[in-house]
Parts: sequence; C-alpha cells; structure tokens
Amino acid sequence: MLTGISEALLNAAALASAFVLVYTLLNKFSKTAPLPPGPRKLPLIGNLLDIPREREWVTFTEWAAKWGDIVSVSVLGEHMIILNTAQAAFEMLDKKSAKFSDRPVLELAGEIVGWKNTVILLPYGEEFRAQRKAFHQAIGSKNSMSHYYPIVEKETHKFLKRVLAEPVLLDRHVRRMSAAILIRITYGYELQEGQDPLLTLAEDATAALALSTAPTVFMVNVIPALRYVPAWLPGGGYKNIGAKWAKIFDELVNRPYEWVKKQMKLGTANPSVTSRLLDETAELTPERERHIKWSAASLYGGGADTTMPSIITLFLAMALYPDVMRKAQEEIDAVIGQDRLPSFSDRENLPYTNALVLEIARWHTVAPTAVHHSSMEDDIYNGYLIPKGAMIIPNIWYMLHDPKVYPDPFEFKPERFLGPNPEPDPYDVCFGFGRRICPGRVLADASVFLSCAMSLAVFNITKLSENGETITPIHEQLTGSISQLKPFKCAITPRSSQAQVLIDSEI
Ligand code: HEM
Repeated sequence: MLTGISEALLNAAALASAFVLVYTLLNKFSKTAPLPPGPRKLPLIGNLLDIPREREWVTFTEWAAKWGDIVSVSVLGEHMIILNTAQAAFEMLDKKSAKFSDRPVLELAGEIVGWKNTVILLPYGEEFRAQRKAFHQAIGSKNSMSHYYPIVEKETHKFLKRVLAEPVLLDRHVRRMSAAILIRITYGYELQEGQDPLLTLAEDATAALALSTAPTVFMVNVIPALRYVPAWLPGGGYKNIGAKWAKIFDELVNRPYEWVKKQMKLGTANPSVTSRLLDETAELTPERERHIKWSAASLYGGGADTTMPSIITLFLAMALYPDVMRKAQEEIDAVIGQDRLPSFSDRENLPYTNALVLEIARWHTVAPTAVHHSSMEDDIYNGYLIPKGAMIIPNIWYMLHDPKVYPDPFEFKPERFLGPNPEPDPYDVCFGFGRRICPGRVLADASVFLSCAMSLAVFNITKLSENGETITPIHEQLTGSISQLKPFKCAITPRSSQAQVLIDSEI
C-alpha cells in the first residue's frame, strides 16, 4: 500500500487529473465488456493510493489472492493490467503478440533520458524490428553466441582471480565481469584493470536505467500527465534528475561507438558486434549510423545489470544450501576432474549444474515484473476488456513462486527440474514473452552457467563466522525493474591447493 505518498504529489496528481477527466468520461460509454476485477477505484484518482512504491510484485501477489489471475487497476485514467499466471501471459502476450508488443511511454527513462531509442523501450514498428534483427544475428542463437564463448571464458577466469584476491568485494567483481563481457562483445574493447573510465560511465548509466524504469518509483511513469508539471513544482522534480542522467547516457551511446570507428580506421579494431555491423554496411547514412549505434547501446543496456543478480545468487544459495553445493561439486569433479577449469564444451554432461542454473533463475527473479508491454488495440480476454493503451504487467515473480506450480517455492531445490516429472522450466517466463522476449537470453544463460560451473569447481562457499558467531544470510529481492539482492556476507575459499593453482593459471 502506498502509505507514504506526499501531499505534494497528491496536489500534482489533482492537477493532472483535469487532463484525464474528459478522456475517461468519453471512453466510459464506448466500452462493452468490464475491466478485469481489482481493488476499488476512487473517483478520478482511481487506485492512485493503492499503487505500491516498493517491491510491487508482493502487493500484486496479494491482489492475485483476492482478485484472481488477471487484475486491473487504473490511475487517473491510465489502465494497468496485471497478469499473475504463465497461462494468462502466454495467451495474451505470446498468442496475441501482434496486439501486445508495444511499450508504454516511460516519460523519465524513455523521453527525457533517451532510452526510448534502444530496443528496450522502442515502440513496436520498423525501427524496433530492425534492431531486433541485428540483435538476433549478433547473439540470438547458440551458434552466433559460440563466437563469443572465448571472451566469456576468459573474463570468467579473471573473475575467479579477483574473487580469490578479495572475496569480500564479490558484488564488485560480478558487476565488473558482466560489464567486461558485454563491452568486449559489443565494442571489442577490453576493460583496463582498476577503474576503467568506460566502466564507471556504463555503471552510472545502467544504475539510472534501473531506477528510472521502475514504474512506481517515479510517479510520472504511471501518470504521464505529470509531464505537464514544471520542474520547480512538486511532482516535476524528476525532470532535473532526468537531465543529468541524459548526459551520462548520451556519452555511453557515443563514446565507445566513436572509439570503434577510430580503431577500424587505424585497422586495429577487435571483432565485435559494432565492427561487424559497420563492416556489413555499404553506405553509412545517418539513419544507418543511428541504427547501429543504438543497437549496440541496447545490447549493453539490456545486459549490464541483468546477469549480475543471478551470479550473486549462486553465492548466497550455496552458503545457505551446502548439500546442493556438494552435489554440484561432485558432478563437476566426476566429469572434469581437478586439472582444468570447466568450459562450455562440458555443459551437456552436467545435468545437476544445469538444474542449479534454472533454480537460480526461479528462486531470485531478476525481472520480477518484466518490462511492461502496452496494448495496441482493445482486446477481450476471458470476457474482460483490455483497453488499447493499457500497461500490461506480467507478475513473473509470482509465476515462479506460486506454490501450486513450484511446491516449497522459497526453498532452493535444483532437483525440482530433474527426474521423470520436472517442474515447469522457469526460462519459459523469466525472459518475458512474445515479440518482446529477451533477445539476450542465450548470452545470459551462457554467462550464468559458466560462472556457476567455474566458481563451484574451485571455491567452497559457506556461511561466514564473525567473532565466534555464524551469520546466516537472508535472501531478499530489492525494488527495481531489475531486482538486485539485499547485500549479504558469506565466506569464499579455494577448495584445495590444486584449485588455487587452477585459479592462478595463466589466461
Ligand atoms: C538473467 C539475465 C536476464 C534476464 C532475467 C532478462 C529478462 C528480460 C525480460 C523479462 C525482458 C522483458 C521481456 C518482455 O518485455 O516480455 C528483457 C528484455 C530485454 N533484454 Fe533481457 N534479461 C537478461 C539478460 C539480458 C542480456 C544479457 C541482454 C543483452 C545482451 C539482455 C537484453 C535485453 C533487451 C535488449 C531487452 C528488450 C527487448 C525488447 O524490448 O524487445 N537481457 N529481458
């Protein structure tokens, strides 16, 4: 519940409501079917006071218990439809994807900061299709991704070295590894050891993306009419923050792109997605250049913070579930031995480790409410009206924690995906739906798998003891369109002297 909403915001919202009153009245009489059920709407402001500001998937799940698989709320005439089951999401977003593949206009992240030019927030249409195609060619299949496996293997090995040297900085090492892989694949640029300026820039830009796209952190994302409120009035302050973020983002899009062009002129460019797209281009028109530049930025923007929580989850889960760790290590030892690190070629022989990767995707839901879709025309679903322009929110977190689908949903149990009757594959929902399904999923899966296999091959991960006391870490998902983990402590030590030799070996 939104208990802390300020009076100032309510004033701004009242202002905005004037803009939607006429629209709401005009529409009210033209619809036939009812909207899906949901919490009672107040006159004009609708459910403004019900919209959660934090961990919205928890409130959405409470609503699911009361109102069912599909719930509707509206705020000042803007409709939000929440889908609480995989079936509802498949039926609407996959089967009718021609109607449900648009994105809502996110005033702050999209319009002001500029992310609307990336595939993540692009409206459905020509430009969107062109960017998705480029993405698919670059990293959309196991075949295309396999060109980049050596980069993933090298950066993951570097990660092991950093963790060995400074285990308490685990978060920082994971972030760096994810960024290094993406920057290398996208631009052919190898991050310098220490504080690389491109890394700082990329981190600032993606932190801003996560915040500015969280639909309920900035109310303008829910109430577009707030865009008419000047920056100096309550409710308009996001404009100043947005202008600062826009500068950072502009640099992230242009600086590495110009660097690739320069390297290509000098004949020193490493192969990368950007250099390949530029190579294949006969005439670099301003339109084509914009297209390449933004496709590259989408690749970085979509992937930067997303694999990170999954890899960190490995360390938390292993500290909490030592039996799972032992089983995975036994499997890795039996298949690979202790004389080399695991690689992608071992993957098909590691069923338990693969099940562990799936359980990570389920247990810690990285994108708990996906990226929201928007309906391009009116539709009727199960007798309910889904109005044109409604924001469609798949509650992926609940789909992956529904006890009817995954018994003991808060327990970490890779076994659920093994045996004759495995539970549903979390990859069917955790990467989203229809024509908007995550185009980076092959890379994400490859990165998480290799981090798990390599880390488990060489490290023991346990609870930390401090001052004679054992600290049991807690799993908590933080608010954000990409949900990070609440910081926790664990102990990470090499499994043996031979493991240490492997970590120290030359890359
Ligand atoms: C564990 C890792 C990841 C998860 C859980 C994840 C999940 C998602 C989800 C749920 C969506 C929204 C899909 C929808 O709208 O229905 C999405 C979109 C997207 N993801 Fe990922 N993702 C991950 C990693 C990556 C990586 C590594 C990249 C890039 C290399 C990437 C690039 C993108 C892009 C560009 C979009 C926007 C697609 C569009 O709007 O058409 N993601 N992702």
